[in-house]
Amino acid sequence: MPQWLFPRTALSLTVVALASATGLLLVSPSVTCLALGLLSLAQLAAMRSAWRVACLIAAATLGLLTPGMMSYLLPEAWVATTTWQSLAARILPGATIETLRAPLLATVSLQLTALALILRSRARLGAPLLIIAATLLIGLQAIEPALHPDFIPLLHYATVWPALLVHAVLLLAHVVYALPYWRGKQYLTTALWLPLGLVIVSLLLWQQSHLQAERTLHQRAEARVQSVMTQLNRELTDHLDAMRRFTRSWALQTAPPDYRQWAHQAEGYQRDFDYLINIAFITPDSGIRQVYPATPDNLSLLGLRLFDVQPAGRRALEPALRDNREGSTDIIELLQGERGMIHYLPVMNAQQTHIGATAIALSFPLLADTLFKPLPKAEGLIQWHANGQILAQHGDATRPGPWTYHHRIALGDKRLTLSDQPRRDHLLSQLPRLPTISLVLGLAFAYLVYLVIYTLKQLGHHHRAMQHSNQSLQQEIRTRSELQREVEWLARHDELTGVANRRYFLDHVSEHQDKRPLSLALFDIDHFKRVNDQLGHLVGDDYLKRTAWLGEKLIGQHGGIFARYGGEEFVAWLPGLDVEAAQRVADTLRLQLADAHLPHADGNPITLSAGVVSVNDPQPVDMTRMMQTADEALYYAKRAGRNRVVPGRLGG
Ligand SMILES: Nc1nc2c(ncn2[C@@H]2O[C@H](COP(=O)(O)OP(=O)(O)OP(=O)(O)O)[C@@H](O)[C@H]2O)c(=O)[nH]1
Repeated sequence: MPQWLFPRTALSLTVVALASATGLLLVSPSVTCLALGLLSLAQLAAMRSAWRVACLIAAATLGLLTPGMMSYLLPEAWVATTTWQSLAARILPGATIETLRAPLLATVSLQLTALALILRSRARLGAPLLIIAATLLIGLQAIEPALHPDFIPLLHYATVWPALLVHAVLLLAHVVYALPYWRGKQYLTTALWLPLGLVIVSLLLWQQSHLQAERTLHQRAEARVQSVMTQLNRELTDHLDAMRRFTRSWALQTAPPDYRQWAHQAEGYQRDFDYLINIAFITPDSGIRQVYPATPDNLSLLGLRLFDVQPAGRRALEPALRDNREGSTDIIELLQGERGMIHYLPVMNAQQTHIGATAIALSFPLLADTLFKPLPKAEGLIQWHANGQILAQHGDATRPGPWTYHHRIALGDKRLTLSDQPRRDHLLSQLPRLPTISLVLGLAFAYLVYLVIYTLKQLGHHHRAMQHSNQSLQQEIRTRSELQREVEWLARHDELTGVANRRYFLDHVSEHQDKRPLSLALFDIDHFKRVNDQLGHLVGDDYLKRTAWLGEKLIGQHGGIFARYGGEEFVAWLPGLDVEAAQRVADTLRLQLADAHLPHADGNPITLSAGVVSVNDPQPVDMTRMMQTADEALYYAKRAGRNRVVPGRLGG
């Protein structure tokens, strides 16, 4: 696959974006989804190397996410959560602060991705730290529900196991793609330890502050439902007390109350407790004698026998009519058509005789309205249950929070349940700062520290690498110059004997021909073949070296140059020496060699023969002629029996 189509960096970034998106899709589907879509487009543009387009789209994404991010980061004292909420509603009709901002971590990761795209940075550079942090976060997330089952998990969207799985797979994919980049970069991992410590500390701190915040919210929600309970109890006690007083007031009379009296007494109570929809006088045979208020519904009940029309209430009514005991019905469908409950109180006359009972019917919807009126609807949903049925409810059921509080409540001899489910955004708005901020700041700080240490270590690494390559370069230069010197030396010297070679000799001679007289001596070791044949080539080589050493030393002392001319032949250039002097020098070398303890196989010392030639006239030297003449003289020396020096004469 071509590199431009699927570059590793773009792929890594896609993986990061997808990982954060998994959570987003489950939680905040509006702005974040839009941001995600934009980022995907930017990634696509980056993959096609359209960097300018990619940068533009990524910058738009950054801008889109900024208000959400700001809403997390600006302290409540500067911009209140309610202000953010009204801003959110203005940007997107019907939106809340929760739809405007993605979960904090996800927002950060999306923004980082956008930033990485804009800067074209290698996101995988910091990946070891980020991947470990993400793994720890997910691990913490996985065990958190077991540790604190009552609390909202740290990242509540990631508790769903498919989301956890997707995260784990994406993390793994990221590691696989980043591994080749990390390989061999030891400093990448050695820079990890300190920031990793910081990550762990900020995770633990975050977990603690998260738990603390959860506890605070829990307590506040408890307090809210507790206050409703207290109010309810007070209300019920008050109205029962009032009704008992109302009922006792008939004990002064001898006859059952007429409508005028009944209405006159009941009016005040009904005004104070407006959820009492019917205050009736019941005769001993369960007939409805008086009702208040005189609504058409209530008036239509007059004369009915409750034992007949409302047999469900018989069990509560009979004790009041016969045994002078109070009784309450279950939650029933009232004859007025509402759900409610009837409380029966016995009525005695002045002679302490049962003359009937007071029936007080209360409507639950109206009672709930009275009790819940002071509670803002936006804070959550409060419900009243009995036998699994909802009797009344108040508040907003959209965006419910994670907790529901249940409280048992006694209503007469009946048991009801009051439940409260605060809205999540209401809970969060009660926190001055979200605990996730401490995590994000901690992670950002750890990442910065990581980058600093990483950069320092990388610089150190590069410095060391540079030093190393400098050293090898210097070594290379040294080796090369030694080689060069050797090559140059070899070009001018004889490898075996170490004296000048023929080429150097000839070059030297061509440049030093001015002096007069000027002599040339040609030496040849006598019967050298025998040395090789009888004593071996190694001995032959050794003899050659010793001869060269003697010759170089002697000729050098006379200001000349001594060279190996080839095989067992040597040549000397002796400026300033006439033929006699040169002959003497050559003879000295002959004698020195004879005394040098270099014997033939028969014990006789090896010897040499030499031909010497000189020039005195100022004419330019004819080198060829000189060499020929010296060679001829040498030849004569050999022919004359060897071990001698013969002077040659230049013809003409
Ligand atoms: N060990 C050794 N032998 C060499 C080297 N160069 C030439 N020779 C030998 O030198 C010998 C020269 O032999 P010849 O030219 O026949 O002459 P010679 O035996 O010295 O006899 P004359 O010169 O006539 O006295 C040969 O056997 C060569 O192999 C060398 O570098 N090392």
